[in-house]
Amino acid sequence: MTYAIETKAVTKQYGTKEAKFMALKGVDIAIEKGESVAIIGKSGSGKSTLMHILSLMDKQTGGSVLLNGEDVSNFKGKKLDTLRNDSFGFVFQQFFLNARETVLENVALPLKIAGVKKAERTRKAMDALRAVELDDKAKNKGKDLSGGQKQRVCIARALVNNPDIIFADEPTGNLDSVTGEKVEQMLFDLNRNQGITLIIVTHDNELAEKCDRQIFIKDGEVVGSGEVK
Ligand SMILES: Nc1ncnc2c1ncn2[C@@H]1O[C@H](COP(=O)(O)OP(=O)(O)OP(=O)(O)O)[C@@H](O)[C@H]1O
Repeated sequence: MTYAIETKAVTKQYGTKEAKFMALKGVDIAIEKGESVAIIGKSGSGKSTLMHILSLMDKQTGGSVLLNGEDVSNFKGKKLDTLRNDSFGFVFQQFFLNARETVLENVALPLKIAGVKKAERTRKAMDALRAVELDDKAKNKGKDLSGGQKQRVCIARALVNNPDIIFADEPTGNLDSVTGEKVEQMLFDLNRNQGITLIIVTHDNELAEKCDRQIFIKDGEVVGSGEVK
């Protein structure tokens, strides 16, 4: 079986010598195409570390990461950037919108990186903004939006390049429950209607239970994987 993404014996060591810390101690996970998966565990358990390695933002110390069956662990430079930009969408709290650029420019960024021409960038970014019902805010600056609207713009940016996988790190963390549910719904709609694989790191058990499967991380190890459906 070819998985959308797979890790084999992934380890991650931070620091060296007395400051050495093993944040991941041999993680094997396999996520199918079109699955929605929640990665859950206590603070410090290694969730973000795993997410960064899965999304090729950070390198593992040992083991490998496979994308559609291909070992991409040793991809570097432009090849890696292109793979990441073409295959992934990110809804990460640390990837804020650029406050001074317009909503449209923010959403079009992955297309700009991919070298898409301006007219096509605008068309695709407007389509993505329509999908999150924010096309009327296209000309606003990033800073002139509510928290929930910002997160929806992040979702538009994550889906604009038609990714295979969307990675979301606490996508509803800073939102009130009504707005959070709306954002959640959008992510699950993309997963169900467009078959985009969804990988979410969350502390929110309710959100985790809405995913097809939960992967539990404890002290850098997978300690269980549950299926709710
Ligand atoms: N750059 C780093 N240098 C040293 N240790 C690190 C570094 N980044 C993370 N760690 C350590 O690795 C462990 C796992 O961190 P990680 O951020 O993956 O946890 P997490 O499960 O995402 O936590 P949280 O839910 O609080 O975000 C923690 O003990 C953390 O202190």
